[in-house]
Amino acid sequence: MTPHTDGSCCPAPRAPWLCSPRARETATEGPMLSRTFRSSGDTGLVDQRALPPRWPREARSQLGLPWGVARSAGPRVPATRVGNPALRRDLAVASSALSVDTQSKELKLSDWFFPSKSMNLTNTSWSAPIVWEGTFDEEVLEKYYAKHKITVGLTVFAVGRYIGHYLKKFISSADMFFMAGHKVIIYVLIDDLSRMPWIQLSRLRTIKVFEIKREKRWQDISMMRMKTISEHVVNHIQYEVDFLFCMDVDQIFIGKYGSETLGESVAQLHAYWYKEDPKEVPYERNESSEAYIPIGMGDFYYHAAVFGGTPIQVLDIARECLKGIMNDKKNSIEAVWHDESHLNKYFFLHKPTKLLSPEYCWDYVLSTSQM
Ligand SMILES: CC(=O)N[C@H]1[C@@H](OP(=O)(O)OP(=O)(O)OC[C@H]2O[C@@H](n3ccc(=O)[nH]c3=O)[C@H](O)[C@@H]2O)O[C@H](CO)[C@H](O)[C@@H]1O
Ligand SMILES: [Mn+2]
Repeated sequence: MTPHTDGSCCPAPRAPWLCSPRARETATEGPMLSRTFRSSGDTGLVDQRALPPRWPREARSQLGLPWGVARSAGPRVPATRVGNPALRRDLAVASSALSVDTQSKELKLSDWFFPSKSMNLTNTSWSAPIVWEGTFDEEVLEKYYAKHKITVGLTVFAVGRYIGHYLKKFISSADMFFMAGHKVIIYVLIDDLSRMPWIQLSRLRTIKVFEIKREKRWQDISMMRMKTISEHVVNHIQYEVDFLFCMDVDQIFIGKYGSETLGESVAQLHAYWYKEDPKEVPYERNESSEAYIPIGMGDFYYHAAVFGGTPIQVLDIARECLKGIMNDKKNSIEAVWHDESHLNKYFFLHKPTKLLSPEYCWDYVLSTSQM
């Protein structure tokens, strides 16, 4: 990992790529972790808060379970799919103009992904790679993308007090660590343009700022991101980037977050739940909700703080989640973890083509020794 030159990055973690400023003040060099983390790890995002109150305290003890995840087999799905045929048609022209297919056509997974180096679960039952530190060859990826230039988008929302609390740190850390060496467009969706902080960006980085309407409840601010993302992908993002990530603002990058994370449809394993049996994770269990996942079903619990894919795929994710959210609203239902519940339902029905290990979005309150 390349630490911040001002020494402001988290001191200990070899792995996580995103972290919380509050947590980093208390983080200490932990014991040597599993084999996976002995390499020169530098990944991720970490939460900008301590253990959030909404998560049950028991979540911590659940992390004491044996290392790694093992899941029952889910239905096999094609590696690439866009759920909605009309959508596929609409966007085919736009996507052909971009190099969205370069990775699947020209760079084989076996060229850069070496799951045998990891002791963690590195493949899902539907054969999607789970990327951990130590499973990928950065050099191969770098060489490939040096010849196949890409632009990666990153959407981030900052509404109300989140502007002052988190936005500047998020963007500054993304400037340093997110897709270093690649063209990046950061799309900032903000409810008050006058509060947009001034941030000096490095080369290859652009910020586009858009004003959005402020929802009253934080749950709606969070959920209605799906609507705004859909609109912006349709209106312009699809023409501007090859891959798109959508992230929460209340986290910071603390290590390299590179092209190994790119894929058709990318989901983030939740740091609190990745070792847990799907029976125990907080999926929506109300049968009347669109986000309902029956007990005994489901693959993993995914974190809504990070998801991504090609713009077409992100559009499908956002539209489907929004549809679920709006149908629930019609029936006066709100899923237990809001957009996250709907995202989990989406990825249950449409399996992601790539999963990121919890290293990519760690919470230091859990400490690195619990990984
Ligand atoms: C507001 C709130 O109670 N958030 C809780 C929610 O965080 P979450 O991380 O689930 O949600 P969040 O508060 O980060 O909201 C999601 C995203 O929506 C945007 N956003 C949200 C609200 C807002 O006032 N302004 C804004 O800009 C922002 O990009 C944020 O990152 O669950 C966490 C546990 O996982 C903690 O319990 C958080 O306290
Ligand atoms: Mn958050």
